[in-house]
Amino acid sequence: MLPVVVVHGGAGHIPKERAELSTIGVKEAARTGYAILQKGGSAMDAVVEAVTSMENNPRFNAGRGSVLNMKGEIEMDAIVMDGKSLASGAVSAVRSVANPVQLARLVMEKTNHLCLTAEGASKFARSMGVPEVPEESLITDYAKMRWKKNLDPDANPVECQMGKMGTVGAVAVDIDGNIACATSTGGMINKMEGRVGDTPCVGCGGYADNKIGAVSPTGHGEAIMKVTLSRLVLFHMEQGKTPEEASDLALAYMKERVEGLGGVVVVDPKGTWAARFSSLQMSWAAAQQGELHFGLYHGEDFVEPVQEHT
Ligand SMILES: NC(=O)C[C@H](N)C(=O)O
Repeated sequence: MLPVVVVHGGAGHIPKERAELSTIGVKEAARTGYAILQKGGSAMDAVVEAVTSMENNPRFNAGRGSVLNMKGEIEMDAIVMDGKSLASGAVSAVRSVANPVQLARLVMEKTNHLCLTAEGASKFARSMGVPEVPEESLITDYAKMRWKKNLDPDANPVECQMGKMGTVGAVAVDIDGNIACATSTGGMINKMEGRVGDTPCVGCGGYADNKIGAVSPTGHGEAIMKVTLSRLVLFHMEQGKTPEEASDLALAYMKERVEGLGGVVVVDPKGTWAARFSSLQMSWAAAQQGELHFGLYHGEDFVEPVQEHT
């Protein structure tokens, strides 16, 4: 059953013209992570590289392609967590970094802290030699168009928020049984400047523990934080539920209790995995035992060989 990697490209409603590209992106990310695991690489390397590939893909709301805040600027959040030691690292409200997930990993490895924010995170990035990129290089025409549309007095921000998400995330178990997770996002469209979502918060935007499993979520950040969604999924697994049952219970609770929609990718130490969501869609892909599973709508589970590149 090991190794395994499962990725998501965001829960919500993905416009038709972007759906196929989103599926291509998650498949590519799962293949990237799986290639590392097959060579004996660590779960941490696999999730960071899988998320990096989606941050570099402008189709997703992370890295290049991130949504814009009220001022039309980019502020990104990311987290990584290592299930062996429970070490984790995160960044919030970072602007001029192409790959926030890699900066989050540096916070985990090179500091005594769990999360650095805004200017402090940028200073740390500079001190680590992480190249600064112009903010404009991360802003796509699509993100600008959506930002403008939301400034319109007739815009329905709630519908738009729940409409097109696209946060990215990954969970993996390597051949040594180590487990990791990573999540990265531009956050919610037209959010207030300085808004920090669920993604960089441990237990909300991700959790990994070799003894239980790992989770990377997507969805309405404020709702995810209210129910500490990632830890809630793992709590149900600790009580004996399968990753799928635990995900469905936690997502149903978030929906009932705080009217929040979202999705999760989950693994347990044996390599059992799940990709579940309460939103209309979530693009996801999972690689295990030479097979690539993927889907977008409820009930979908397409399978093709991992090797076959499309
Ligand atoms: N698209 C998302 O999943 C948004 C993210 N959870 C946030 O609230 O920042």
